[in-house]
Amino acid sequence: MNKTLRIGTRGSALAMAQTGMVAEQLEAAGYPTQLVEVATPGDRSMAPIAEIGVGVFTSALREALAGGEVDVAVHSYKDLPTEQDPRLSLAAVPVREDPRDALVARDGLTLGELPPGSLVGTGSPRRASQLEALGLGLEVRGIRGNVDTRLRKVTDGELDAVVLARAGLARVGRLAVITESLDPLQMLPAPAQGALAVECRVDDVDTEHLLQSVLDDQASRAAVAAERAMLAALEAGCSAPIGALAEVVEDLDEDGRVAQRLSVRGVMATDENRLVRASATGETTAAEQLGLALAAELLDARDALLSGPGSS
Ligand SMILES: NCc1[nH]cc(CCC(=O)O)c1CC(=O)O
Repeated sequence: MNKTLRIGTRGSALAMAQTGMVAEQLEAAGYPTQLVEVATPGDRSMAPIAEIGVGVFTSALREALAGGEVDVAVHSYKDLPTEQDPRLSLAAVPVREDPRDALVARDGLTLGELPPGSLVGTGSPRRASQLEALGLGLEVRGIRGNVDTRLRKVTDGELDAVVLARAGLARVGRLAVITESLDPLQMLPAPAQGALAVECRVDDVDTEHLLQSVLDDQASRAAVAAERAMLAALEAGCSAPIGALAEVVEDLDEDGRVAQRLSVRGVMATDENRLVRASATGETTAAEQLGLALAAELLDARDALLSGPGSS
């Protein structure tokens, strides 16, 4: 008989839904679970994330795990700070949800159908800078709060549209409200968007092994590793205007044979709010190096832009 795994989770509908899915997978594999709700300052404050800082949603959960109140913590991966907590191990990255951002607009409108001057809500500088770069004349308005609070701004008529993570809507069963899933060519998601991070204590090797064997997905882990390495190299937190998307694709390797390769794209906003982009393809086993190379390319592209024509 396996001992019951205490799984820490935030209490939001999204957190409960995604932690519930992880618990179900563990139960199905024969491991009894118990959900333990942990309140975080991020749930209590309505201030913009850019002000209250990265980690507001995840640090209380990490403390509960490190302190032995729970055995497992489930986080939205994109909310985790890039530094690994030395007391904890990233035991599993489960199969990632569709990482794209989603538009929820009045009257079923898509991005291209919104008239100039339309009010579009997002609290994310990454989404705001990419929306502005489309040149559609959209007016970005800052918002935050849980999924329902944000959706209500559209149904109440206060905003014409909002942009949120498709994965969040999927997990709370609200995919039907989406009027357009945004193409990554227009809107690159946040690094690790749509992925979960499942942590345990670094010295709890039994739990680490069972989480890894039941939950971990190699392709999702490699993709997220590349995106997060890029983010870490750019020294930016979750609110910085940086987008990244890595995907495992069939491609030709160096010897011309069909192989699984990792394709990564990145975007970064400059201080003048212009966008620079970079992309690269490499070995799935060298995800971090690929992310680092992409970060270097983005910095070069930014410097070229700053010293190029049009700058003073
Ligand atoms: N920053 C909040 C947050 N953290 C994770 C998700 C969605 C689910 C995910 O990306 O895994 C969201 C909501 C959103 O960005 O719309």
